[in-house]
Order: sequence, then C-alpha cells, then structure tokens
Amino acid sequence: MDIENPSRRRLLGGAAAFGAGTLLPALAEAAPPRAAGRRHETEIAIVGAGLAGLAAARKLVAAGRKVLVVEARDRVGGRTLNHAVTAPGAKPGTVVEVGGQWVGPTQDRVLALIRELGLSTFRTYNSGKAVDIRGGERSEYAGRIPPGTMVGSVEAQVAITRLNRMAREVPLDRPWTAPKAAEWDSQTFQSWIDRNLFTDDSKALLQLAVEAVFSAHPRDLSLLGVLFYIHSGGSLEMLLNTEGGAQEARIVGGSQRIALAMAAALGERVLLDSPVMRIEHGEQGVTLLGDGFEVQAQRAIVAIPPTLAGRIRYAPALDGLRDQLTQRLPMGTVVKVQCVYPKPFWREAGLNGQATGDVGPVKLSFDNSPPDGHIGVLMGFIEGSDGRAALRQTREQRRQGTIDSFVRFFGEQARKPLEYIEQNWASEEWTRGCYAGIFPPGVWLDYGEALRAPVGRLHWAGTETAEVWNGYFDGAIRSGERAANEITTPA
Ligand SMILES: Cc1cc2nc3c(=O)[nH]c(=O)nc-3n(C[C@H](O)[C@H](O)[C@H](O)COP(=O)(O)OP(=O)(O)OC[C@H]3O[C@@H](n4cnc5c(N)ncnc54)[C@H](O)[C@@H]3O)c2cc1C
Repeated sequence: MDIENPSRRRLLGGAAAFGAGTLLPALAEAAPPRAAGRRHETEIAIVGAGLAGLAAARKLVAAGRKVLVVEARDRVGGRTLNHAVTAPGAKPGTVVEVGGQWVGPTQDRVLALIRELGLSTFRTYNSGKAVDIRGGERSEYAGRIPPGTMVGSVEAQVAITRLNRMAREVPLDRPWTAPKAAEWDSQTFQSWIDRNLFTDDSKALLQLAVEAVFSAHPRDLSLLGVLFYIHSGGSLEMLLNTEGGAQEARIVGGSQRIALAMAAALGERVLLDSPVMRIEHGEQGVTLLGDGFEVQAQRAIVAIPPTLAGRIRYAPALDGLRDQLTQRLPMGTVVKVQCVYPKPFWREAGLNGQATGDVGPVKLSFDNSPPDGHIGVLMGFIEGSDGRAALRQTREQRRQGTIDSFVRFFGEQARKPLEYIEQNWASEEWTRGCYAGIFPPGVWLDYGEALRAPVGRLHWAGTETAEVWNGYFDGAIRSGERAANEITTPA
C-alpha cells in the first residue's frame, strides 16, 4: 500500500476501474466538481484541463505533488470532444469526435497513455480507392497521391522529398538556430511554392497538403514554421498519410476518453467552470484569480494555447518578448463537419471515404464511421480561407455546402444525411481556432526562445510548445510532462 503517496494510489485506482469496463458509469460518478469553490490552496496550479494540463497533473501526482487543474469550460478535454450520434439506427453510446481524433506511429506518449488508461484503438477505414476532383473532373485512384498530370505528380513528389530534407536541418529545440533560419523565416510557404513549383497540379497539391495539416492557408505560414512542423512529426508523409501516418488509428469510444479518464483519476483535483482571468506571481508563489475564486500555489503551469495565455492578465506584467510572442501565434481556422448515413454506402462502391478536391467548402474528407460500421459517417474539414468564409455563413448554409461537397465526391446517396454535425472551433471562447497555433514569418526567429522559457514560477505547456508532434495530442502530452519535469527536476 502506498501510504506516503495517497495521490498516486487514487490515480492508479481510477485507471484500474476504467480498465474493468465500467467506463461511462465510473466516469460519470467520478466527474470533477462543476462549480469552483472560493479559495483553494495547492502546490502546483495548472491552467487548462486539455491533454497537456491533465498529463502534467498526472505526472505531478505520480511524483507525490499536490495539484489543482483549473478549467474554464464545464468539461475536460479542450480540443478533444466526443459528440453522441443521435441519428436513427445509431447504437446507444455511438460517438464521433468533433475535435482531434487520430493517433499514429511514433506518437509514443499518447499511445502509451492510451494503453495505461485501458483504452484501445482501431484502424481508420482505409480499404478501397480514394476520390479526387480537380478542374471539374472526378477520378478514383489507389495510392497516396491524387493523380494529376504526370509532370505535376513527379514535381510534387520531388518537392515533398526536398521539404523533408530541409526540415531535418531545423533543430526541434531551437528552430531559430537552423543554418537558414533567417532566410526561411522571412518567407511564407506560399512564396516558397510560387518560387519552386511550376505546374498547377503540384501547386494545388502542396497547398491542399498544407491546408490539411495546418488548417491555414500557405500564405499564413512561415516556411521555417512549416519545416519545423514537418521535422516535429517526422516527415510530410507522416503528417499526411492514413496508414503509417498521423491518421492511422482512432480511439474506441472517442478521443475525449483520454482526457475523461485522466480527469476521473484526478477526481477533485480538477475544477470546472473556472476561467482564469488574472495570475499574480512573485517570489512567494502564484495566485490564479477568476470570477469569485482564487487558487494559491507555489508554482503554476499554464497549459493553454499561447494566444489564450496572452488574454490572461499577469501581475507583474510579463516581459515584452513573452507578451509579443503571444500576440503573434494565431490559431488555424477549421470547421469540422460530419454527415451520418444509414450505412457507409461508399464502401460498397469500393471507396474508402477519403476524398480531395479543388473546390470547397469541403476539400478533404474521411470515413468516420464507428468501428463496426453499423452506420456510415462522412467527415470533412472546411479549412483555411474556406474556414474563414464558413464563419460568415449560417449553420444551414454550411450544412448545405457540406452535403453538396459530399455529393460531388460520393454521389447522390450522400444527399440526405440522417444527421449533420459541425464544430466551429474559431467561435469556441476557450479555444479560438484549431488545430493549433500557427507560426507566421518572423516569429520563430525573434520570439522562439520565449515559447517555453519559464517566467519565475510560471511554466508553459500546451501542444504549441512541444518539440515532437507539435500540434497533436502526442505533443500536448509531451508538453505537459515536460512542464511537470521542470518542476520536479529543475535544471
Ligand atoms: C478539428 C480538430 C482536429 C484535430 N485533429 C487531430 C488529430 O486527429 N490528432 C491529433 O493528435 N491532434 C488533432 N488535433 C489537435 C489536438 O486536438 C490538440 O493538439 C490537442 O488536443 C491540444 O491539447 P492542449 O492540452 O495543448 O490544448 P487544449 O486542448 O486547447 O486545452 C486547453 C484547455 O484550457 C482551457 N482554457 C483555455 N483558457 C483558459 C483559462 N483562461 N482558464 C482556464 N482554462 C482555460 C480550455 O478550455 C481547454 O480545456 C485536432 C484539433 C481539432 C480542433
């Protein structure tokens, strides 16, 4: 029995209950308190109950530390969120993810955590041909790259190989020290495409690839930022591929279960409905303040996207470098849309549900059906400029645009979904865009050092601060664990 370390005992107890197949009732019973109390004291306060904040808390509790995770929303999971499918024919408990959903090889921290929590994964449906629509022409193809002209495809492949090679020159811990950092951080990815690619097909392919990976337009992104991200995930293929890449697998029961399980184990160490508005910090400690509550601690980990960290008021004010960094890392723009059908009808036509196109609003789709395929779910992303246009539309207009896109990809059977589901992340107060914070030109070069460097007793986490798999679940977890290590094993 672990008498010295009751926190750890609780943590492991929670995980064991989880593994015993009592997930939903156990989680419901163990749900964190919804309302914040008035005044709390702890050793380490953590802002944000996304994967980063919860992973930091989990690690600190395992090290015998006292923690309190303070979360703005009435739920945990941040950019992971399960949605219960209510369409007729959907089995009770069927969910789709409206936030992040996939995991893949080399994402070792999230895969280990999934195992520790007693969760399991299943393969993304990937059998059959994909669809591509370009210049009004629809084609079905096997393989990874949509068919274009022969010259365009070859040029795109050469460009991808070249980008991978350049990416390896970017040090993950200090991208601004790359030999060509100044040159690469002085241009957008669009400028690089314009200077280095000549066929419309290869340009369109690279543009779509970047929109799919960053939910941003190539003109929004620094070339250095794109190269860092490629290196962080291993290669551009790793970021883009389903089999063998970042889209390879999903979590049974939905990805939010990772956060729910961690929070269940943390129990009363998670406070919901408690937006942190102000942080007072100094040699004596840290105080988090919100509407009607305060949390006193020795140290704090701020585990939220940098742009949201910049909306908190600090006393004393943070130095100019750190504050200007938070002014310069906007979030990408994505509306994630899904249509539910009585069955995954495209599979019968030999299609895997994956589609790309040059006309929006949906330019990228996937089969997002539950593991047993008892209903069919097509999922699409409305990203970058299309995502911004979608923000000006009504939900009904987005629904119609989505259905039109799915009909173009998969035919008339897509016309009448049983249910339409959308999540507009830019309008979520406590996220403000997705998938993650993006790096415009000049930010890595002039502000990179302020991204992770603790300020006194304040530590920074969140997927945007990760070296490996930055922007992904895996990076979020690594960032939380890194911030916890800064506290338990100071350099
Ligand atoms: C549509 C979409 C698709 C994606 N697809 C994938 C994918 O397939 N695979 C993958 O690995 N990643 C994917 N991602 C990215 C992934 O979801 C994120 O990288 C990851 O969840 C980020 O975790 P985090 O803990 O760093 O931040 P968050 O999840 O944003 O957590 C931050 C938490 O802090 C809270 N918060 C914010 N401000 C305050 C405040 N002032 N006070 C208190 N609390 C606050 C928020 O409510 C939130 O709960 C996707 C994201 C989206 C939205």
